[in-house]
Amino acid sequence: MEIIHVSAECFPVAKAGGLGDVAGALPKYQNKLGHTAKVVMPMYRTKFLYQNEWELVHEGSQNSGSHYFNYSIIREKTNKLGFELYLVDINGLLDREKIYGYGDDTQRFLCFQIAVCDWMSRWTYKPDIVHCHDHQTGLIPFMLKNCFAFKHMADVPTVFTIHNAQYQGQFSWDKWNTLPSYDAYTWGGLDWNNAINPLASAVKCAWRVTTVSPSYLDELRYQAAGLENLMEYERGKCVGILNGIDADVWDPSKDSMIAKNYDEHDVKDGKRKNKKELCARFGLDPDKPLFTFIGRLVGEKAADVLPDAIRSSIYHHHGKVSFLILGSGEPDVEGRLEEVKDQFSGFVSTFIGYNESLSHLLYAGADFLLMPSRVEPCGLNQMYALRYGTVPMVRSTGGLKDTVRDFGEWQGFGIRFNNASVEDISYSVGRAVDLYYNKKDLYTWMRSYMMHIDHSWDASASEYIALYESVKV
Ligand SMILES: Nc1ncnc2c1ncn2[C@@H]1O[C@H](COP(=O)(O)OP(=O)(O)O[C@H]2O[C@H](CO)[C@@H](O)[C@H](O)[C@H]2O)[C@@H](O)[C@H]1O
Repeated sequence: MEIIHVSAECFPVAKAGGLGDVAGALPKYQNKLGHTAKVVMPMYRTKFLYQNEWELVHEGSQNSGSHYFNYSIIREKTNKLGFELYLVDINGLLDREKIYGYGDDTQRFLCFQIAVCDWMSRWTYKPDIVHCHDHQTGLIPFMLKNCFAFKHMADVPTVFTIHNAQYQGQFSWDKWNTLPSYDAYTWGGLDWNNAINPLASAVKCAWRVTTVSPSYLDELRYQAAGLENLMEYERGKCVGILNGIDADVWDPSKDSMIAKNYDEHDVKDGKRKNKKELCARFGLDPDKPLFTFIGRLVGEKAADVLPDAIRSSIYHHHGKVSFLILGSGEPDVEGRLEEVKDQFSGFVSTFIGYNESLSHLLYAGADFLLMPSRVEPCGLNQMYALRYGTVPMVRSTGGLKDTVRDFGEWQGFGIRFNNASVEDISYSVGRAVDLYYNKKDLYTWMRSYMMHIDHSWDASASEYIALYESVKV
């Protein structure tokens, strides 16, 4: 089967979060199953572009409203990622260093989607599946179905994955003519709440819709940033498939970004050495339990609660804890975390920014990984933590609920709590402190047990294939 993944991110080409991890791993695992999965994404100006060899495969031109643009498509020559990778270049729109965050993002991703549809519509054959990820690619199912220029592609099955329904990419109907012409009576396929809403449009128009965990699909029926009724209505074509992790990239026994490699047999020693390295770098005490948080510093991850939760934990547990935060996001949260760092120097440290290799060292060197997320469609961090023998401390929501069992339950290996509140986090830190200092046998057992859990993409990649088979024409 030939599967075309269309995504705004793909690790290691360009990654801002979990979407990049998924688009960089799932196709590789699908190819291992004997299929041909390819990735198409924008050609940002990232390191990966300059460090690899490319060949031009197509040039074309299109328009979005009155904006005419030329685009070109290049292919990475060696398939070094384990799949064919295609980059779409549009001068003046996609030739930027960052993935998102520009005032014209709507136009950038709209033109990207138009270019992808135009390119595919000129092939001498049709792919078996077009698999789109998140709202930046959400208009493709509508366009393939309804736009005159692509109508001969209407029988190509589309699958759409919701990685995060908080971000929908909606824009005003004033811009109705920025899409290629379509049958006027099909406008409802674009609309939600009097706006053009790419995420809602994908849910309406894709042949199948997936969420990145089963629990998240259930939650979307009552908490979907305004799309609850739509999710309920379209429930029949939706399925929750848990993300996996790329076990080649996230492997403590081979990871070149950590200070000391280890596996479940020498986890204690391996983690101690990584922790020592981290603590020396950030001025923390390696004898205390080290709690970390890695991620976007935004409300959805409950990062705003962290500063007070850290303060409270240090007071209530008599300074027996250290915290190390890696992330960037809302300036207010960044500022408040920096204040806590200054106030509790020696107990708290931060790295405000994005740093892929530091994140690996943190998964390896920390004892506990904190994820108090208010919303977590799947969450990859907790699965990386498990692989590195770091106890995940998660709020019981979405994919966190599907992947972490509390150590109070039979064969539990993590810590779960119900609220993204200072009290719940501080209480859970207390349970972790007790585990670390007083329940050493249990703690040792938990670490080696969790490292054995297989969250690699093998199982989930097959689930996607089965889903494609069910719609393949
Ligand atoms: N400052 C930083 N420095 C280095 N690395 C950083 C970093 N901030 C984040 N990361 C990395 O980005 C990834 C975050 O992935 P998540 O899945 O946890 O969240 P995200 O909200 O981005 O993804 C969305 O999509 C994914 C994929 O489907 C879902 O799992 C998730 O629930 C959903 O919100 C991890 O690889 C993490 O290590």
